[in-house]
Amino acid sequence: MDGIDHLADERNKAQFDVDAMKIVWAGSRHAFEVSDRISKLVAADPGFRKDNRPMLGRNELFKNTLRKAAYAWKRIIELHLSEEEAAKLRFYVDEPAYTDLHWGMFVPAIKGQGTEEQQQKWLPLAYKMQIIGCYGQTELGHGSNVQGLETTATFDPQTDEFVIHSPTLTSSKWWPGGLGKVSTHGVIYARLITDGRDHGVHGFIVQLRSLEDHSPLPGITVGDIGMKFGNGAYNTMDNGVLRFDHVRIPRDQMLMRVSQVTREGKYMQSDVPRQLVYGTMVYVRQTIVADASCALSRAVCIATRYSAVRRQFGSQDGGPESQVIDYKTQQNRLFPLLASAYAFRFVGEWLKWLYTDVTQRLQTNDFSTLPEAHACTAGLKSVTTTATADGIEECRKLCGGHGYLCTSGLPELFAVYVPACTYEGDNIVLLLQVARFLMKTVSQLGSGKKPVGTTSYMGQIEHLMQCRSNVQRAEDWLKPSAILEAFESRAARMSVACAQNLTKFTNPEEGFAELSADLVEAAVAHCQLIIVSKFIEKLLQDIPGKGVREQLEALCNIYALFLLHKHQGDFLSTGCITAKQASLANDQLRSLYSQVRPNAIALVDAFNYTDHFLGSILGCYDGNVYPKLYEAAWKDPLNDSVVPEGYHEYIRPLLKQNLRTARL
Ligand SMILES: CCCCCCCCCCCCCCCCCC(=O)SCCNC(=O)CCNC(=O)[C@H](O)C(C)(C)COP(=O)(O)OP(=O)(O)OC[C@H]1O[C@@H](n2cnc3c(N)ncnc32)[C@H](O)[C@@H]1OP(=O)(O)O
Ligand SMILES: Cc1cc2nc3c(=O)[nH]c(=O)nc-3n(C[C@H](O)[C@H](O)[C@H](O)COP(=O)(O)OP(=O)(O)OC[C@H]3O[C@@H](n4cnc5c(N)ncnc54)[C@H](O)[C@@H]3O)c2cc1C
Repeated sequence: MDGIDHLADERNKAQFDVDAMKIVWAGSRHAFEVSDRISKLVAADPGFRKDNRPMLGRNELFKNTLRKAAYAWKRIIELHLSEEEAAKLRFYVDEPAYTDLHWGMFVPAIKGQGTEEQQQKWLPLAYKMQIIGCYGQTELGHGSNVQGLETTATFDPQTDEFVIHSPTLTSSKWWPGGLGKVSTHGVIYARLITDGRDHGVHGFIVQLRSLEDHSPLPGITVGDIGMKFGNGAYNTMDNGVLRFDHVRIPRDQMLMRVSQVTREGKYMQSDVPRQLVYGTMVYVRQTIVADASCALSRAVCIATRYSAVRRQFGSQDGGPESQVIDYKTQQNRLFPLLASAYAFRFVGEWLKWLYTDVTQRLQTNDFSTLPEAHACTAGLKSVTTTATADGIEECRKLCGGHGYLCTSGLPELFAVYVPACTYEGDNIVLLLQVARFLMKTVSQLGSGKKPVGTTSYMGQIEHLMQCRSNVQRAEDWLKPSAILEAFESRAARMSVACAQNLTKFTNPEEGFAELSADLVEAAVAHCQLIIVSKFIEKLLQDIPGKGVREQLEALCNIYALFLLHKHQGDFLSTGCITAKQASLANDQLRSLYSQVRPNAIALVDAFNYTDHFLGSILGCYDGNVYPKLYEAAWKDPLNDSVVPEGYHEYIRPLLKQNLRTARL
């Protein structure tokens, strides 16, 4: 537009090396270079335009997504992109599509649950996209309760086949992304039945559509489940409905790493735990934590830049009004979200490490860390997606009225993001899994079994149950040891209180149900401790770049002290801190906001998002918001004509009639 950087003064205030921070955010110099190169490539390519998304009808929108996915694949091949680069390209194209499920769930399900032979047969086809797959687990009647699924896979020893069938309406597959209109195949979860015996839910590779003309194969009824929340947004995805009428598949299409059915129809279990059938969900939950930091940082980048541009009140002697970012209330809403984006980034990095470690152990039949990996992925998925969904909405409000415009980018981001609280496991259901894990850990404390990994803090349970914080001045809250002790004792005491209350019930399951709200709170406390401690651990690493460590320390303290302030009821009622110490934490938080304020724009610049990816006039890099908003308004299809369509039918007759009434 005018070519001026309206945020230049803000950028000049930065007290740290932004380029070094970009590398910390990306995870490594290599990751930064790939991300930077691919994001610019996508931004410069008109084939990936997305600003018209909210205006398109469903059919047009969907066709456009098909076009983009095919074009993205073409570019991936032409440019010989590596797997890492291709994944980045799909990320920056920034449009939910069937490919997310193909690469994100179908392929990992075959990798995780298929035998070597099955992988050799199916993966090359999937890698070349000669088949397109989805993940068909959820049904109309059951999503959270996987054991309640009703689709059946009955072995027929006569023909050496499984017969896949949907016995009831509620057994219809419902929700799988990519299923509605695109997938040729699916990993379908169904109850395995051999010789009249039900062996529970297992995965099967089922072909759904002809590879010749894309029509559904005999016995298959398939379609899209309809429009979802928001314009554009997740409606680019064909979430589907699917029914089977006695569809036959060969026996070797049951995913047989965990259990097998022999030619004679004998059911056999490997010595790997049954829970590996749930392995794909563990993998995806881990990626969702990393995605949370992307979505939240994106919203925070928009809200921070706009808060520096926007001015309201406070003009002195005819001078400029105050930037809204200088209001303490704005900082108190915005900076904890900025800190959360960084916190989720680092815990996501750690979770990826944990997942890789578990996968390597599984290959050598070491299953010891699987329960912890399940608890961590489930809990962190839940806590980070809830905070991110709420955070995006808060960012919209931080942008005032303009945040409600689609051109702010925030409504669509919110609409796309909120289902993350539900898919891949409802957040409450997942926290209850964490709570079960914690109750098990507490119950084993007396047995001499040493808690490990993220529950190792419970090893000092006597200390944590009676310690009192020794914070005396606001600055004492900057000590990692003070923060850790407060978070550890809060989490331990909440878990122990739940465990003690559970003993009052003769039936433990009844007790668990009755106390489930408290158990969820204990699980949240445990997960927040993990996030805080992983941020603190990150700061123990070598962090090059002028001033970078100091900024990260400030953000880490903001994240922890904001949580402490928000959940001070927990900290006070469990006696971990006093009212005076809670108030000191709040004093410290205010001074941390002042420390972050001059660096705020640089801290969001470190995300290195292009204007194309942000998709937001309010968040544009140069801060030239008003001319861009004004220009964009005139491009709205409603402004194609000065007098709107419908004037002659609906406005003119009304005005005429009112004129007659007025004359009377
Ligand atoms: C503006 C534009 C922006 C554009 C952005 C573009 C990008 C967007 C991209 C987004 C892509 C996202 C795609 C979304 C895909 C969603 C896919 C789905 O939802 S797929 C569908 C997802 N569906 C769901 O998530 C369903 C959720 N439900 C479940 O996972 C299960 O039913 C359950 C866990 C709740 C219960 O399980 P159940 O067996 O009934 O009962 P028990 O509780 O008794 O557990 C028994 C034992 O097993 C243990 N264990 C359990 N799980 C695991 C595990 N994973 N591992 C290991 N162990 C596990 C458990 O600890 C226990 O151990 P122990 O105590 O005996 O030692
Ligand atoms: C956009 C989107 C994409 C999806 N993609 C796929 C896909 O590709 N493949 C696929 O198979 N599935 C997919 N799903 C389905 C998704 O995984 C399920 O919707 C999800 O697991 C939640 O299950 P549910 O719908 O049965 O919720 P429900 O379990 O019916 O939840 C309803 C309410 O009940 C509560 N509740 C349920 N059980 C308990 C309990 N034990 N204790 C306390 N409260 C409880 C929940 O907290 C919630 O408040 C998708 C869903 C969405 C929204």
